[in-house]
Amino acid sequence: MKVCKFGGTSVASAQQIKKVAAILKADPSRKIVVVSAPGKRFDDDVKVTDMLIRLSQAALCNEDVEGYLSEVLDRYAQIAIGLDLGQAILDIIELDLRNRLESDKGNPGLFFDQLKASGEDNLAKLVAVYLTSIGLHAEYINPKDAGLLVTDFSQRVQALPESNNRLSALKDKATITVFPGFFGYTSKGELRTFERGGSDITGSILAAAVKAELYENFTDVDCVFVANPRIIENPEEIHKMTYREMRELSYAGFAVLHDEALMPAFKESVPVCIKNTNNPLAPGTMIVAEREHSFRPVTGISADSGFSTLFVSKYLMNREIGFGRKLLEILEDEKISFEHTPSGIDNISVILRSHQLNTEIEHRIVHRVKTELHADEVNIQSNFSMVVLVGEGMRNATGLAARATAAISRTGANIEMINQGSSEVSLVFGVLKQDETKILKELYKEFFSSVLVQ
Ligand SMILES: Nc1ncnc2c1ncn2[C@@H]1O[C@H](COP(=O)(O)OP(=O)(O)O)[C@@H](O)[C@H]1O
Ligand SMILES: N[C@@H](CC(=O)OP(=O)(O)O)C(=O)O
Repeated sequence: MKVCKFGGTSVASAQQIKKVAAILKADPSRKIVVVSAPGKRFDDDVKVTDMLIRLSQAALCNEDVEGYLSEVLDRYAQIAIGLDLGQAILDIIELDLRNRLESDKGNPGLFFDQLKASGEDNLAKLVAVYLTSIGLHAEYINPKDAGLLVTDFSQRVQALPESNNRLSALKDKATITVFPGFFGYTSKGELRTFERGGSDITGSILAAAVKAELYENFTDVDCVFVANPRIIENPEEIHKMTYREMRELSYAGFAVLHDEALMPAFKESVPVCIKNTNNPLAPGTMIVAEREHSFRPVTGISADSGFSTLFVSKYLMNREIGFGRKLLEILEDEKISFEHTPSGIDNISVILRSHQLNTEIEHRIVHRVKTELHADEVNIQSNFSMVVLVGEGMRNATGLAARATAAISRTGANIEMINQGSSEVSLVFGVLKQDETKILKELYKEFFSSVLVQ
């Protein structure tokens, strides 16, 4: 049995959903289908999830919601008309959205999540109706009924291990299961969404639970490329890579798969294949536990912005017992996670995702580090990017860091931070955001050969 996830671009219109149906018809082992909410049909289009976010914000501010609501309903209506579906499914969707809008706003987080999740939930219902209308035996299933349990509000949303047993029952169904991505329910029965892009996670959870032979993740590119195709023209294709490589690459900018989507599949040794809904016969990229050695040490290069650095220096920091713990405790008090901690004998930098900070939090952190840890210098700088070289073969390659730093120096950019994880599967460079693209291009030139644009 295969679990297939179709991303927002794959279900953005009636025409795309017809391609999904053809893909399912072509292989009867595709028995579990996870769908996202309708995504972008063209570059400037708006994803339904973003429309729903606007709608819920307006509702929470007690503004008039009718305009925002009809924008969402219109997307579904266009799809239903294009698939020759009657009015009944549109009535179901409208009633569902109005019920969500009328639900209690006393817990704004829950209200917000309930509206956001309706994008996938209502599309799953519509897709099941469509598949049935063309003669496939398909059934919509709600994550609550299926038993997709997730952590509670105080924590980051993750599937609970007990979900596995309940979800495994899906493998016994004779029909095609159409399952909405992006959300689950707490043990108290409250809906919670994963992070943006989280339908990938749902697909992986289901693939692990039913011990699928394959988790196919359908998107709008033929495969994973060695670098972002929006920056490098015709980048080289990756045919096979390891879970570890994909995890490192999706951590920093490979938007093609959510970085949390690998662990469930990895734990159950379910291989993952990235495929194109618009070209399903292309073999795609296989993500597996091991791959044969390639002559090339670097498998891919990714880059992502939105990082800040907390820099702390104090004379004799290296001799002070507990300094690092106390520093990280201050961040913990602010509920901030950190990414990297490169350090010297008298200084340490803590690299953070900037979205966790604001001026007030920054002031509090700087003040506490100065007064409680008696640091000589403390500052927080934003606008950093991480450029990451990833490859299983890097472990055995000599001179690789020298090649990378030489390439970066050719761009005239300064390297603010270097970090090589102890697994040696990745090499991370902290750089200024303004230098990110030129560095990515120069590293691509150094480690891969192709024609460059821009
Ligand atoms: N290295 C890469 N290889 C392939 N695609 C990439 C890469 N880096 C970024 N992308 C982008 O990821 C996009 C697919 O991810 P996403 O937009 O989340 O798709 P979906 O709507 O199917 O979930 C591609 O259109 C591509 O622009
Ligand atoms: N619809 C959600 C979840 C998701 O996974 O979407 P996509 O498959 O389009 O990345 C989002 O926009 O974040």
